[in-house]
Amino acid sequence: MTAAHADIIARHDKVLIVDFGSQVTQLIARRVREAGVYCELAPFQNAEKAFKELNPKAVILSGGPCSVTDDGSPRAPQAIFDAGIPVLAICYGQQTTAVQLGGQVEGGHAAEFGRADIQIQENSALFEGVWEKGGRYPVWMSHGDRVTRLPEGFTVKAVSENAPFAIASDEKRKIFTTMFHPEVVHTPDGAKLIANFVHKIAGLKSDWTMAAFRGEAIKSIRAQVGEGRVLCGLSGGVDSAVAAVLIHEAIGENLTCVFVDHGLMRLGEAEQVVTLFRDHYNIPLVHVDASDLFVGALEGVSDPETKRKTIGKLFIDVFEAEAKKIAADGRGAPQFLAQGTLYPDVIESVSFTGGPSVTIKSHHNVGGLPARMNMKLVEPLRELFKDEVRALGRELGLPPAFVGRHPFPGPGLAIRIPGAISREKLDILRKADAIYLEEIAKAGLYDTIWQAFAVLLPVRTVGVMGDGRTYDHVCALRAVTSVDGMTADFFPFDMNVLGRCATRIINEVKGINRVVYDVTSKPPGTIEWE
Ligand SMILES: Nc1ncnc2c1ncn2[C@@H]1O[C@H](COP(=O)(O)OP(=O)(O)OP(=O)(O)O)[C@@H](O)[C@H]1O
Ligand SMILES: O=c1[nH]c(=O)c2[nH+]cn([C@@H]3O[C@H](COP(=O)(O)O)[C@@H](O)[C@H]3O)c2[nH]1
Ligand SMILES: NC(=O)CC[C@H](N)C(=O)O
Ligand SMILES: [Mg+2]
Repeated sequence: MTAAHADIIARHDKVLIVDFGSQVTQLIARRVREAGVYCELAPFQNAEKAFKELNPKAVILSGGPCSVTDDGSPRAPQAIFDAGIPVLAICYGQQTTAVQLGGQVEGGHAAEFGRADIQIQENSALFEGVWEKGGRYPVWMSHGDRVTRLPEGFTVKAVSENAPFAIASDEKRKIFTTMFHPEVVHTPDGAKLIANFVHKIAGLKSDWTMAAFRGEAIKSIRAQVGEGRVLCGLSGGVDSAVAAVLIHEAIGENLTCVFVDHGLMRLGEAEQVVTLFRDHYNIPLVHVDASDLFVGALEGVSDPETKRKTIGKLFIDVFEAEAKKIAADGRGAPQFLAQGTLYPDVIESVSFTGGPSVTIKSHHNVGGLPARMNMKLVEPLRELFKDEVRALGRELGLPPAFVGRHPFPGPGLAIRIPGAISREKLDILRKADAIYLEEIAKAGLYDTIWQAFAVLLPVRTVGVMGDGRTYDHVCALRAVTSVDGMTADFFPFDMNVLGRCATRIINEVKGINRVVYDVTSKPPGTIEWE
């Protein structure tokens, strides 16, 4: 974290979320942010350090795949319990809290996965105004182990059939533990419990708003950059557009944007982006045609991570070469590179050795960056989720064409052609993708869908067209609903719409003779295929 970022964060009440590796830890962060409170995630191995550095006013311990009964299983830093601040401990968090404070956990009892009902035994500050003594409420459980003896000072507030301690708390010490997961939507009142925890129990202000962030981010950018110059990678996506406008507000003419056409863009996209941006903003924009460089370097590369790293490195090469050209105006070369990196890019790209979460994919702008870079990074959106960036974009007055745009990955179509890419495959995919998006727009679904795209599979199948045999590629269509891209569901199209897309693609795009629809949610899938 830069000093400037630390300065923004220092002004807010903060919550630390200790990640024990649960699939849904991100959702805890979402719920806390939605309650207007700033929070950060730290994997349990780094939790002690993060706790000291962040100085949070409350801590949430996540669930996780380990069993506290196993030797060497993770524990929460003792300093958290010693600090006397409110703690909310969920599932694995509850189990380790019980063990660390003198209680007991056992495995081998009946497990609970999915929906369960809890029965409230006694009232608690955690569900004040939400649940009542004597009531039964649905929650979402996912555990095999269970607490069998509570630490001193704890009382049972709710039970379920297989969890005698569905909620147990020490109201005096403000330590609240749940066997179920309040962060998931399948616990319908869960968000209210988390809001109670941060507001009523921990007394934290709702001061994390994009209106406040705008002013703070501008000060922070000025503090970091000073009189220096910034080159901002502009992709046409909402993240970099918001980053560019924010940085322009902060430093004015010391900003130059660079749009790299890597030849992996969608049909007509390069021209659209450049025109749209130039029409709306008086910010210098350089349009670089680097398609030969990128497509050439990717020839024969089929491993997804190699593709991502190759692209990440070439982006930096191009930015550094452009920085030298910008210096030709006699005002010096930009010392800073700005990118629209978001919190999910960071979370998903970084893994900690031996940690609970593995690297799923290296986002080109984080895990794909080369180790040695000449420019320093300016990433004003690094703490934000996508929906927060859109809110900030509206706050900054960005036109809807930018704010509502579907995300498009930096590596572009290269990660939508599993296996080796070629110019021919890129052309085929561009045409299919354009038809698909056109039909979605015609059906009035663009804004309902979070992201939609076509994928060209390295598989050929047999077909029959005009009485002749065809042997061509399969095209997979993907459309998802999501809030922040961290979790997603496939979009339930009306089959007529899908049918129209398939017919048009097969009729109009030479090289494709079959279309399939991807019905995988995230998790277990990811949104992109590579
Ligand atoms: N073609 C490009 N030219 C210049 N910079 C790019 C390009 N593609 C990506 N980048 C840089 O990489 C960053 C991350 O890309 P990413 O796709 O996550 O964000 P975005 O394109 O700004 O928004 P969105 O996620 O909505 O597509 C961008 O914010 C931008 O700074
Ligand atoms: O700029 C980017 N650089 C990347 O390397 C990258 N990989 C995935 N994405 C986008 O991130 C979101 C989540 O994607 P996944 O579920 O596939 O990880 C989706 O919106 C993806 O399109 C990327 N964006
Ligand atoms: N969801 C969880 O945190 C599960 C905790 C622990 N692994 C169990 O099975 O009980
Ligand atoms: Mg993008």
